[in-house]
Amino acid sequence: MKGTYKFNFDNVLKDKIGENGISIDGIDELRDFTNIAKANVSKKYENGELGFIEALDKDLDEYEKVKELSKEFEYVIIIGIGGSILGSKAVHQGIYGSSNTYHPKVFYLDNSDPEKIYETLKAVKLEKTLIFVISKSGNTVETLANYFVIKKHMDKNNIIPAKPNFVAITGGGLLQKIAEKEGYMCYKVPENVGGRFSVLSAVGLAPLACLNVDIHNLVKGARKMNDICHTDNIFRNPALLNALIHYKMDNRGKKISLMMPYIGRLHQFGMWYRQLWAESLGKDGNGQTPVIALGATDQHSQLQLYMDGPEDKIMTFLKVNKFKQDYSIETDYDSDLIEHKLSELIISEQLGTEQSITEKGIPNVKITLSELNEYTLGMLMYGYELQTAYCGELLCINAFNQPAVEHAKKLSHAVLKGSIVEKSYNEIKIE
Ligand SMILES: O=P(O)(O)OC[C@H]1O[C@H](O)[C@H](O)[C@@H](O)[C@@H]1O
Repeated sequence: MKGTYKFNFDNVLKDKIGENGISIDGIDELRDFTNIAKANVSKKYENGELGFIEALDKDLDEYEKVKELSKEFEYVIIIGIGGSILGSKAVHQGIYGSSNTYHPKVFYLDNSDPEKIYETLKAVKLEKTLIFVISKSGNTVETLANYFVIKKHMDKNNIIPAKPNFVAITGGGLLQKIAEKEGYMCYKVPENVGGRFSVLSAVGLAPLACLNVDIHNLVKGARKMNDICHTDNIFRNPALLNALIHYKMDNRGKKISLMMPYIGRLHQFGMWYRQLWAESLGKDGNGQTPVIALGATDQHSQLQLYMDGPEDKIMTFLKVNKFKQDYSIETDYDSDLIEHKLSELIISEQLGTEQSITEKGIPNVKITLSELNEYTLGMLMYGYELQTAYCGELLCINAFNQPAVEHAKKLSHAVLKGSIVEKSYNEIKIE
């Protein structure tokens, strides 16, 4: 499998966007600063703290077992939330799109919304469904709740699949205990792999292997990016360069990192990036707010704000040169569209938007993939994982924890136990 990745940073430079921009010399002068950040990441890796890098060396044969089992099933349900599911969603959509017409059909339970589980239960036959329950901590309430509801539903209705249909992927907690007691097939989430960095561990690879994603090429793409990013030369290291660009722009008040893919298959990738960037860097008063918009659709709902609203954004365009399918636009009416393909239209729209926001002085970078396949997606995702790790070091924060979320989790438990109750004194009620 082939494909190319290209990172373009013309439009953050002073000669393109004026005073908002940075200069090549300015980047070069920060060589020591970026190399310290890079060295710190390497040190953490050598200390065994960065499992997302170690994951690249793991043997993928262990996923053959679950892939073999999945052949017995027509549907796959993935139960998880946050880092335990966003990576699989991003990769599956990145390869297969959103139609869910492929075999096996996949359903995601990533919320405690009762209507969602109802719809899922209506859409699948549970005796023909392989069910992944994924939680690094093994204690996440939304994930456990969805598992309990499905398990009880199966028991009550005496639904017995031909082969055991639960697979647990966890690092411990209650899920680990359940998996042991029930005798589920189980994959381990290593302690040093953070949830949002876990797509290339069992968390992503086990379900993706069952969804007929070529995980070997996915990891191959990631390895390629890792090799490329070994260099200290920032102009040859896209993850380090993009980390520095975002860091510099953040310092200049660009508090929003806006990502705009011009292909629907990368929309979920944007959602994955949203967690990675937000949870890793949103600490101690730092952090850019990640926003995802889909080109060209959201040009017609958001672009006015991006162009003419607060000057608080750095944009990333994601573009592919080749689409899996294409259509010629044919009509007897007089139209500029005649003799063009749909792909040409969307590619032109990306360039038009890029030019107009550049003229406005809004900093923007662009990643172009020759095509979107496992190999290029592996490069893209791993590049962002490294970039996030580098950016954490530039900001002098720990990119690998999420203390504020843990506190909110504790309070949700307290509400469930009744020790916190909803009180409201100031409200407007309409009947
Ligand atoms: O994998 P789990 O332990 O179930 O955690 C799922 C998610 O839970 C929390 O919300 C954390 O903030 C996320 O980083 C994590 O990905």
